[in-house]
Amino acid sequence: MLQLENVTHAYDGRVVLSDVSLRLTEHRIGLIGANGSGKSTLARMLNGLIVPDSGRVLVDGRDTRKHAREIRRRVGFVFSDATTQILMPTVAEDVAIGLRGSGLSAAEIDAKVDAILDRHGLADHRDHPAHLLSGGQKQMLALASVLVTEPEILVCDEPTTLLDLHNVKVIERTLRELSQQIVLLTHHLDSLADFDRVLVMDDGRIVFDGEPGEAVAHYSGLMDRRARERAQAGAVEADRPSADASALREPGR
Ligand SMILES: Nc1ncnc2c1ncn2[C@@H]1O[C@H](COP(=O)(O)OP(=O)(O)OP(=O)(O)O)[C@@H](O)[C@H]1O
Repeated sequence: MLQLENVTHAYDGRVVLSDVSLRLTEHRIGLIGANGSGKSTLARMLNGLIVPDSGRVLVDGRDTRKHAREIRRRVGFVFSDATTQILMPTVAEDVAIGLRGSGLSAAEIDAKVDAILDRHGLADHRDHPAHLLSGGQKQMLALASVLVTEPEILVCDEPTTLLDLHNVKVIERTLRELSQQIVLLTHHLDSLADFDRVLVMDDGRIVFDGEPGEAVAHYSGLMDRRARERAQAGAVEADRPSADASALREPGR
């Protein structure tokens, strides 16, 4: 189980997560919110990529501060830009690298690599240069490279953001069929329709936590309010004379 206890985090003195406490037990959990609301920071804490300034993040009771290696094995992480996750020249080598140090023989590693490439539609690209894959194939490769290590939990940070609609659907379907617990960060709100729980973040806090339809409605309402506030602030700004304009009106000029 993933657990955050009073987690607060700042970058250069600017607080981006503010006293967040959560117990994440559901199978499929979505995390949505505006750009910069703190989603990625929270997600990276779930597998110890970032440790909080204060508070604790626990994976099955183990503190990410003290058990980073083990936690990274148990909690797989998929980034939005798959190219950053590709480490090796060929597709098969890239998947195999995750099994290095696993104690498996070369033949066992080969068998696992072949099985996962087959399952994710990449068998025909086994020996192809990984960087020549299409965007959708790269994302599938990134996913396969994480899944081959058999993590218990998968955290996906906007894995479909850079993809066309077809590949969005392919990745979403793949994620839907996984047995692992998944925490999915996404701006594709309709992909969360059958999720068990959706969290909405705003300005470093969880401002809604519940059922997908209500979460999306809450998020939409929040964004509408923000747009109105920005429009009002813009109108006030437009009414105010600019420095140059007021200088022109100064007496004696
Ligand atoms: N390494 C960093 N150093 C300094 N500031 C950072 C760093 N990472 C993130 N931030 C800032 O922290 C805030 C939260 O960023 P975060 O990436 O967690 O938000 P997000 O909700 O995932 O945004 P997006 O939807 O755009 O990915 C942002 O203002 C961002 O600029």
